[in-house]
Amino acid sequence: MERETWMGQAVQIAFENVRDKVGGPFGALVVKDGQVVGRGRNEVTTSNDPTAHAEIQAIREACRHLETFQLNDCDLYTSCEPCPMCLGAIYWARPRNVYYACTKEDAAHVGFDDQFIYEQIVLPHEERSIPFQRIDLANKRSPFEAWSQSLDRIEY
Ligand SMILES: Nc1nc2[nH]cnc2c(=O)[nH]1
Repeated sequence: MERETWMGQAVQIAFENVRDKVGGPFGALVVKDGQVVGRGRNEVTTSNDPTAHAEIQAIREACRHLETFQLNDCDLYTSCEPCPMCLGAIYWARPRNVYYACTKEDAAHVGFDDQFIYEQIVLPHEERSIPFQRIDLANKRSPFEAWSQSLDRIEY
């Protein structure tokens, strides 16, 4: 199928999500070998889950379906450019391509401005609007040491 057709489906999911009052105006699809392997819609407000963005939901469904944590050879179609949280999830999931329709400026125009998050990332911790403070424990590296020594660890 054409990329525009897949994107049309992502936009339709987003449109129906608003119509059905499930959440924000965002929809996403993961496609592999010409088949939809994951679908996602924004469910933040109905599931009380601030991480339930469309792209995250689609990635979760695709990974469940494919029984993997890496979306090799998969394409992600999203009705809007991903926010910084979804961008992180996308880089961890490693799809082959990301296609988006609306831009983050379009999203900002209707109240979903995530520019401030990009700005927070580069700020020194003490200048962030949510304070980040280090708590130094003697055994803080024990999980990392256990990981390094684990012979059957599954890297990702
Ligand atoms: N791309 C995208 N941006 C968002 N901003 C707030 N929620 C979402 C979402 O689900 N997807």
